[in-house]
Amino acid sequence: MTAALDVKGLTTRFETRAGHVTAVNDVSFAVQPGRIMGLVGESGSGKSVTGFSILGLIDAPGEVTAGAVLVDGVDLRQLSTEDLRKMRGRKVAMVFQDPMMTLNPVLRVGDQMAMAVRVHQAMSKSDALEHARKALEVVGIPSPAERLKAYPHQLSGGMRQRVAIAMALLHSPSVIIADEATTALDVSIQGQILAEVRELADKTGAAIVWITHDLAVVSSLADDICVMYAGRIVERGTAEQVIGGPRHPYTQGLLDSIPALHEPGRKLPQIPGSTPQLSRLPEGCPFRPRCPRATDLCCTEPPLDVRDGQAVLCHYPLEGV
Ligand SMILES: Nc1ncnc2c1ncn2[C@@H]1O[C@H](COP(=O)(O)OP(=O)(O)OP(=O)(O)O)[C@@H](O)[C@H]1O
Repeated sequence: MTAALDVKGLTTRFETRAGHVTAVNDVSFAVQPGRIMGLVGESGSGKSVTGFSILGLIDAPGEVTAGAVLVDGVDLRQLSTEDLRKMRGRKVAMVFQDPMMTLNPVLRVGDQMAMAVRVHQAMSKSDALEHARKALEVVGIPSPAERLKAYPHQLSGGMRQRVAIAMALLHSPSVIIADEATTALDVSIQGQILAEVRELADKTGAAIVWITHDLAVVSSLADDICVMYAGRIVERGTAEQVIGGPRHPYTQGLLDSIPALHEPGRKLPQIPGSTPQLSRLPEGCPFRPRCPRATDLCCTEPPLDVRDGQAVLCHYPLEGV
């Protein structure tokens, strides 16, 4: 099966006062239709820049310097600005942490959704509204016809985010990239939306990249997981592999610090130290200064070790499953 999204060797650099930093460093992964790929890592690891780079939305002082982004086999990096603009929103859509990045506060939900439909599809206003109503239904919005008449501020935060996800669905995109889309919501609303997202991936066949700092979220939602550290994918595999048998010491550290996966009452271990500044990365493996397994060998570039499709960038990978 052709992957809906196939990212190969994506590399993005920023020109900063401290010199060039590589925020996304040779990132590769593929997402099949109907599957959810969780892209996880601490703040500053490069998750958002990866999302923006996929969509071709990196501006100076940043630049995508290498790689390919194939959507249904078409490399977005080879497209003209105009063709890329057409692909965005139609074939690849993005959902942000703040739904107001997508929604216009002064327009009724139905009007702005109908407008968004008609940008890419020749359709009467009433047909576009019906299309919008169905999209609201897919994301579990009760009384969707009523909601079409509401302004964004009349909806709760959870409803607004559902509307933003419905907007992303309007053109039946092959790929949806969601960046911390439920992080600002309370846990029960987050859980409901994650369940809807699972269902919509199954129903619509969209490939979803779910970006989050929260490994607990992706452990319940994702089919596949990529763990990012200092701009690199340090571990990649199915959710079962990565959660059930992590092979990178960093992934193990993240898992150890999730309360739900831990014995109640026991103090949670934290990964010592903090995420490195990209302008001051250590030689070799960037996780080395925080890693319990590191030796002098880790001052050299870590090799890629692949076992049963579970890939890890490490000199001393853990046993796994
Ligand atoms: N406009 C910019 N100029 C310079 N450097 C940038 C810029 N945007 C991002 N970076 C660099 O890229 C790194 C990764 O940023 P990114 O926003 O992708 O992290 P993230 O993993 O999404 O974290 P968060 O969860 O906090 O958003 C930053 O730490 C920073 O060094």
